[in-house]
Amino acid sequence: MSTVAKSYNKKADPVVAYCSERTVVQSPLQVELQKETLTNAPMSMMLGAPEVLSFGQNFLRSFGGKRVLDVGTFTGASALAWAQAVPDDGEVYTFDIDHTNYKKYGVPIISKCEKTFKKINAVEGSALEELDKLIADGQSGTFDFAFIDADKVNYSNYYDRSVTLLRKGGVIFVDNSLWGGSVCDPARRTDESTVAIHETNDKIYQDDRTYSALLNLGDGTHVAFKK
Ligand SMILES: C[S@@+](CC[C@H](N)C(=O)[O-])C[C@H]1O[C@@H](n2cnc3c(N)ncnc32)[C@H](O)[C@@H]1O
Repeated sequence: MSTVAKSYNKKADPVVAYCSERTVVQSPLQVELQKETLTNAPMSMMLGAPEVLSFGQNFLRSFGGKRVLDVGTFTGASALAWAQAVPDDGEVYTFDIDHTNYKKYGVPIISKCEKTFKKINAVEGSALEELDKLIADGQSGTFDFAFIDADKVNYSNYYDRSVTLLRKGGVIFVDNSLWGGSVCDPARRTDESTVAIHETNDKIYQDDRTYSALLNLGDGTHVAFKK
C-alpha cells in the first residue's frame, strides 16, 4: 500500500481510497476516457488522477475561471476536465509534444460533446516554446488556471511561465509533486525528474509571487495562488 497514490492505482492505501471515493465526481465522458486510457493507451499510468481533476474543476467553477493552460495533454483527461468546468465562452489550451494519444483516444470520446470539444485548443509542440509564444503575443496576466503535468525537468520553467501568464488570484496546480513519495527521501533524489520536482517544490514554497500549499492529493498536488 502506498500513502501517495493516484486513486485508480489499486495499491492506494485505505485513507487515499476513502478520500477519493468522497471527492471524485466524473461525467460519463470522463468515465469513458479513463476506462479507454487505462485499458488501451501506452503508459496509461500517466493518466491524471481523477481526484486531482475533480479538485481542479471545483476551483474553476467556484472562482469562475475561463482561460486555462493545460501543460501535458496525453489522452486529454485533464483538458476534458477543465473544458467541462469552464463556461461556454471559456477556453483550454492543451500542450503536448505529440498529440498522437490525444487524437487516437481522446478526440473520438471528447468530440461526442461538441460544446465541450470546441473549448479545447490543442497545441502540438514543445510546451515551453508554446508558452513563451503566448507571452510574446502579449497574453501575460490573461489566464485563470494552469495545470502543469508534462516533462518533470521543465517543471520550474512551466511554473515561471504560468505565473507570468496568470492574472492576480489565478491558480496553478503542479501535478506529481510528491512523485510516489521519492522527493521526501534524500537518498531517493537521484534521477533528474525527482530532483527537478523537489527543487520546484522548494522554489514554490519560497516564491514571493504566490501563496501556496503542497497537498498529498493524487501523486502530490502543489497548489499556488498568484498574488
Ligand atoms: C503525464 S502526461 C499528461 C497527462 C494528462 N495531463 C492527464 O491528465 O491525463 C505527460 C505528457 O507530457 C508530454 N510531454 C513530455 N514532454 C513534453 C514537452 N517538452 N512539451 C510538451 N509536452 C511534453 C508527454 O507527451 C505526455 O503526453
